[in-house]
Amino acid sequence: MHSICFQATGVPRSNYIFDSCSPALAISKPINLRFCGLRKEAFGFSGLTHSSSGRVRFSSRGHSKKVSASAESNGSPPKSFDYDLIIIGAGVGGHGAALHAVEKGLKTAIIEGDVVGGTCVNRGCVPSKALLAVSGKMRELQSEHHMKALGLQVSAAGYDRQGVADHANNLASKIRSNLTNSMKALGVDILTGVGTIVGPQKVKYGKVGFPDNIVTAKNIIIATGSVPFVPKGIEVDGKTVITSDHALKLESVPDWIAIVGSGYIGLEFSDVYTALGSEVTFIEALDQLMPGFDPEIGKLAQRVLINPRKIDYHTGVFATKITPAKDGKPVIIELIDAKTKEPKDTLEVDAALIATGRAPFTNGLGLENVNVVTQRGFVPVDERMRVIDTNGNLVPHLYCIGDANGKMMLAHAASAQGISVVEQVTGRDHVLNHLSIPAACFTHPEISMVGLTEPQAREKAQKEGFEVGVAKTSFKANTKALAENEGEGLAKLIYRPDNGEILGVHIFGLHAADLIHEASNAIALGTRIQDIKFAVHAHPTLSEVLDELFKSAKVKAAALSHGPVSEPVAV
Ligand SMILES: Cc1cc2nc3c(=O)[nH]c(=O)nc-3n(C[C@H](O)[C@H](O)[C@H](O)COP(=O)(O)OP(=O)(O)OC[C@H]3O[C@@H](n4cnc5c(N)ncnc54)[C@H](O)[C@@H]3O)c2cc1C
Ligand SMILES: NC(=O)c1ccc[n+]([C@@H]2O[C@H](COP(=O)([O-])OP(=O)(O)OC[C@H]3O[C@@H](n4cnc5c(N)ncnc54)[C@H](O)[C@@H]3O)[C@@H](O)[C@H]2O)c1
Repeated sequence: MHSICFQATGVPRSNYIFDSCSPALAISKPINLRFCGLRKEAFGFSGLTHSSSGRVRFSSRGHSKKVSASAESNGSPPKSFDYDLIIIGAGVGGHGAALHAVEKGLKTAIIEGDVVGGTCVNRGCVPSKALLAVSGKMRELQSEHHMKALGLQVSAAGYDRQGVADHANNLASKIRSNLTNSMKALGVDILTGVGTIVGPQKVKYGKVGFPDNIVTAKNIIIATGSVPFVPKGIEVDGKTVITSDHALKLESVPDWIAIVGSGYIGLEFSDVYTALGSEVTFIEALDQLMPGFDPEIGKLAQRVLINPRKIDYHTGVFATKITPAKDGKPVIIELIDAKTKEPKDTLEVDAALIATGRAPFTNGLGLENVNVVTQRGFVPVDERMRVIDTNGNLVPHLYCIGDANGKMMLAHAASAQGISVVEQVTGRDHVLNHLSIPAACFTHPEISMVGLTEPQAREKAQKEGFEVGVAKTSFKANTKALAENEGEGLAKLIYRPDNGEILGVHIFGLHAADLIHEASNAIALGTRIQDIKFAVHAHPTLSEVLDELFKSAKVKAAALSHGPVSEPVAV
């Protein structure tokens, strides 16, 4: 069990920004660091056992890096450095930063206490997408109506649980070795052991029972990620009450599984489990399922992904106590009303998956040695990922990226933040626009989004005094979607009619996760609707859903300062 202090709020992490520490203010103040000195106790792997999987894996390969001559005193910055950049944590964030650092000519080391690849590769995106690939195919093969519409005849579809589990595990191993090899090939030093910051520009790493290695670097990036968050009162046994860490191993397919939390993990696993034959009961604290999505898209998703499937749900309730199955008794779940806190119901199910968010993995990092206090476990950073100390000042040469800073808990966001930091330490100011970072939920069909939801856009518009426009297109009008017999889908554009700015795009439908990039790139590059609407799309493709979407927006004439970038050429 972990002891991280963290309250699940249901607020999408993308909105969790430490705006109380104005970076401009922080820079203008003199840097005033108080260092608390060296943490005496060995940190070892106590932090890594947070995961309810009880994971304690580390390589026995002792790493004999030289101890820097400059590393003797911990309170003052070293005068010479072993590395230009040290990254603590070799997840996707750390990996993205390391590769870009090498490209920029930085001597780079990455410290990893468990296995390379972190959550995404080993316990997240990669194995989950392997399971979802199987659930997608199962769904298709099982849908007699769908097959008949295409003129296909298939005999009953079945699956081999271990074969499916092996597919997920093999994919994770393959991607893990790709990641490791890519870093080795580029000359990134992979240092094995848990990293702890012992002072400015100084990190120790090693494993319990062995002498520590101390290394120094001009700049340090914390990229230590997150672990499943399990609310108090829920007992995880790894067999009948599980987190995503366990579920991804697919050791069983329960007949009836309760999924606590209807966010990304809950929704994706409901797709997997129902395709493999389970019945699912959602338990969601907020008043509606999928509370993080644009409400209109959420409603459609509920109509397609929830209602026709073997899924029921309880909303507005907290699971306060969950007891694993034992001695022939089922898993028992006690529910209370989220508002009144009165007991509401007791459920008896075969298994429960806890999908109530993730907690930052920052315990034992030695942040106190650089006068930094976490906020609900997250490392406070400004918009350039520079770490902020307890006095609101920037800690020189220290950055934090990825899940550990809580800005946006997505793999590509972690990596993009890492690249942004490398740009800064190599002399180019760079601020990542988080509103241009897309997200996708890989259900069947998929959901994707970038920027603001409609309620968020309307709130912003009211504050700033502008009008909001909404345009929508259906997949039912798209030739490619109809050819695939996949006409159920919607794309929604939220924009400013006065200047053509794209505020948000939300897609539900076939390959939504791939389609969103036209919109996210447009936001990242500041492309306006009046320009992108003239971009030509191949026919017949799903991308025409977005083409139609941009064309149907009503941008005011005053914003149309110039015509199409290129006129269509008649051939
Ligand atoms: C089931 C699931 C599915 C997901 N699917 C997607 C998806 O489809 N798309 C997507 O974008 N995101 C997805 N995510 C989220 C994604 O996995 C995370 O956002 C991403 O992994 C964060 O990357 P990171 O580098 O910040 O941290 P992590 O990937 O968690 O890596 C952190 C690394 O740091 C190491 N570490 C920690 N502390 C120390 C220390 N003190 N010293 C040395 N090493 C240390 C850890 O062992 C770990 O290897 C999913 C998550 C889950 C759980
Ligand atoms: N496809 C993807 O990109 C993908 C897939 C999986 C996970 N992830 C990332 O992993 C992170 C974690 O995913 P997640 O689904 O666990 O979190 P989430 O924040 O997406 O959803 C958690 C849900 O649990 C509910 N909840 C919280 N406590 C509860 C309680 N006690 N009882 C009932 N409901 C409760 C919340 O209201 C919320 O709806 C996300 O931030 C996401 O970014 C991404």
